[in-house]
Amino acid sequence: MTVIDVTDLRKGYAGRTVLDGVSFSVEAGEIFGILGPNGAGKTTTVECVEGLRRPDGGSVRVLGLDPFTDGRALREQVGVQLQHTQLPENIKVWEALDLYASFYARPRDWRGLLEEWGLADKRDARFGKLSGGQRQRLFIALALVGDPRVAFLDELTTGLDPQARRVTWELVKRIRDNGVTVVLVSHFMDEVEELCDRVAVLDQGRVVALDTPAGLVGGEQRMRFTLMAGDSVPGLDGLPGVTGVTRTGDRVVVTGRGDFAPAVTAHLARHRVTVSDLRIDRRTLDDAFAALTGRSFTN
Ligand SMILES: Nc1ncnc2c1ncn2[C@@H]1O[C@H](COP(=O)(O)OP(=O)(O)OP(=O)(O)O)[C@@H](O)[C@H]1O
Repeated sequence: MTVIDVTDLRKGYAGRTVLDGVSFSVEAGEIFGILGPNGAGKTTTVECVEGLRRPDGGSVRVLGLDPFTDGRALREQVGVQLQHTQLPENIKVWEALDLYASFYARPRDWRGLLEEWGLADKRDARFGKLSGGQRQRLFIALALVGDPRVAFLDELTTGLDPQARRVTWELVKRIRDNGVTVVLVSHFMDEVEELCDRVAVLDQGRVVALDTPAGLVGGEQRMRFTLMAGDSVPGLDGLPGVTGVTRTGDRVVVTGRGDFAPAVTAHLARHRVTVSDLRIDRRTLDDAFAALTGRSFTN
């Protein structure tokens, strides 16, 4: 079942195009990633989908409703953790949950959420005294207090240390396992690879790819090695599975699919070529992004 359907979404600010015809759909029960570098238009996209911003063009349906005109009905069924959610420093954890629960006609019992999200012993703690990880867990609990069918999580792990990020990832999987469809906005490749069933890659206001993380990476591997000075190996590019060979000085990079690596090593042995620094690594989402846009994701 399609939960979110976005077609040709357009949005500009002060005459500058920020979303230039974005289309994608999200199926029930998946963790759907929206990935892109800073400024790609991710937040604008989800805020249009959440009904927080009015699109200039295109259509958005969430659970069959128009987020702008049916906002009230929709808000009962979606949970939102905004990128810049803030709470008063002095509000207690239970008070925040109680307040958010009051926004919904049929909220969950927030006491259960406290247990579920490891915040039971922080029930009376003030927001200002929580660690970064505890704040994020509270924000997730707040997004779930309305018992939503869809949860939007925007830049959930920005600013968290590696361990807190891993804990948060497990929690996101748990949300999905509880039957909630999750839309995850991120600019972290590893996060998207770990969590998402499918990913829309956004760049400069356009969807440049939409696939599973494995599909985006393409199942390609990369083999690198260094030749002895002056050596050469003809015929690498004709081996089964090899998709590309580049040589810079004595350094060779061979990309390929399937069982190309043993074929390459056998070929080297046949030609009595000795290599050093042999490494095989998988193409990453970063490489896929660079291949799609001609730019590195991380710079
Ligand atoms: N209210 C606004 N007024 C003017 N420009 C805006 C506004 N909101 C966003 N922008 C601009 O629109 C572009 C897309 O912003 P958006 O926040 O959607 O990107 P993003 O992919 O979520 O980036 P980030 O990862 O940095 O949050 C950016 O260039 C941003 O400066």
